[in-house]
Amino acid sequence: MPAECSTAKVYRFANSRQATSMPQVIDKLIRARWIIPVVPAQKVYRNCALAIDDGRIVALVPAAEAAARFAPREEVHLDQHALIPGLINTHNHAAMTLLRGIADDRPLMEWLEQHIWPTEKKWVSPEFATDGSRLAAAEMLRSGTTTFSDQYFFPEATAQVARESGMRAQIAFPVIDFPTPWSRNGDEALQKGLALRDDYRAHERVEVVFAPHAPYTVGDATLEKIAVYAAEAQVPVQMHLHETSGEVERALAESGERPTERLQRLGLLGPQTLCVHMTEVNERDIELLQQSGAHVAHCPKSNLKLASGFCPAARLLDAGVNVSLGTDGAASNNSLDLFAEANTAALLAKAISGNAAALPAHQTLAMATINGARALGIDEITGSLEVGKSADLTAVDLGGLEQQPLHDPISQLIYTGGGHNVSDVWVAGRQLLKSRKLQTLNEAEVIQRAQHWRARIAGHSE
Ligand SMILES: CSC[C@H]1O[C@@H](n2cnc3c(O)ncnc32)[C@H](O)[C@@H]1O
Ligand SMILES: [Zn+2]
Repeated sequence: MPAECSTAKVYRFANSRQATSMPQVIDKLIRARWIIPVVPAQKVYRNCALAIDDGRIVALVPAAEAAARFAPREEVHLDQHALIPGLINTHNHAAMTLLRGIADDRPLMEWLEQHIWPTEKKWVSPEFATDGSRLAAAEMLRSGTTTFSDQYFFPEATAQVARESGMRAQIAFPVIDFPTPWSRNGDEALQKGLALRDDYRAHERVEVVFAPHAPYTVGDATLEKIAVYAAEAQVPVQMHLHETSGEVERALAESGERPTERLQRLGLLGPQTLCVHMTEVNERDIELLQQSGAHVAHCPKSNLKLASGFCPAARLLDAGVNVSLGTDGAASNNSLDLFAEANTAALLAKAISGNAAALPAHQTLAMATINGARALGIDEITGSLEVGKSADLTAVDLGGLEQQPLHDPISQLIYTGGGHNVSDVWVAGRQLLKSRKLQTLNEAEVIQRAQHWRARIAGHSE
């Protein structure tokens, strides 16, 4: 049940001023009907306010106390809203929004080899990556995502979009041993990606990391190089792994080794590793994930649509593995709404375990927020509403008919769908969505560019 926000329960700076002294001037004070910090788990505060200064959370206190303690430059009242940490999409191919609906209803390898890769070969360019990433950023912001991890060609274009949109991003540059629209081979991908990492070394919101694409597109020699670089500089690595049973069977037939064992042998399985998908796991895989501290990005909608299999998310969490959520690209999902992903994850967990208690709403919300931050190595910065963290926030309007009556706001967010009800979003205290209007991206232009690409692509295939 929601708790009144009492001074005993809230966080505060140790040396913050007391209510009796002069009010502290701060940038922003956001009052919300419900504040759900995610850490501590399951807490829901009523009639509280979040104080923000210089992009960071400085206090979470009862609204009455906030009025006495702070002199905000801006005050926001969210009278029928839940304020939660901004959602974290830990696996995306942002620019693939432009390929949404181009090849539905096909299994993974047929989808990739016969449709997606030939289309990418023909059309993917820096311009395509920019326009597709802008569409993705707009869609993510309007459904409450503040941070995304991306793996796609021309990562410099997606990094630039993250920069201009104000979103937080992990740009995982793609490494593939064969020629792609971006690189001739693995070595060239590494060289270009490391140069991009250098360009963003000092950036506050954008980090560039490694993304060897999958076990079937990257050989041991390239993976060994990545393992060395990643260990040396403590850089995160993400890879599609165990996406289908066919991938695991093929690896076993070719080498006698499961892909997880192969990563372990090559020194690539560790707390910096994000394994994307993991639909096919045995006890040994779970043990390797748990012992190494590797993370899993669960992408249930893409897995369901491509009939790839089911990641046993609840089982992995019970075993102590950190599991986050990802949408995968819009060509296999076909949406970037992380609330929809959370809803699917919660329902799927119950279906595959035969246990209605598997992945309760609060745990699913944690997967979409703090677990995502852990998976990307940024949990000191974001993922929960704790003092000192960046003010990465999502406000969801729960006043609509479909949310009534409201007994439990966390239940409502996960089970009745939150994405369409996201009203406002902030990253590092900067407002990027205001009453559903994008503040940093031009919505009409984003739509016009998407339509331009549809016409170009269709003109060549119709
Ligand atoms: C190396 S850039 C990304 C590369 O991955 C392709 N892709 C998109 N979705 C998936 C998926 O679910 N499994 C494997 N590969 C995928 C994308 O089309 C690009 O070619
Ligand atoms: Zn993917």
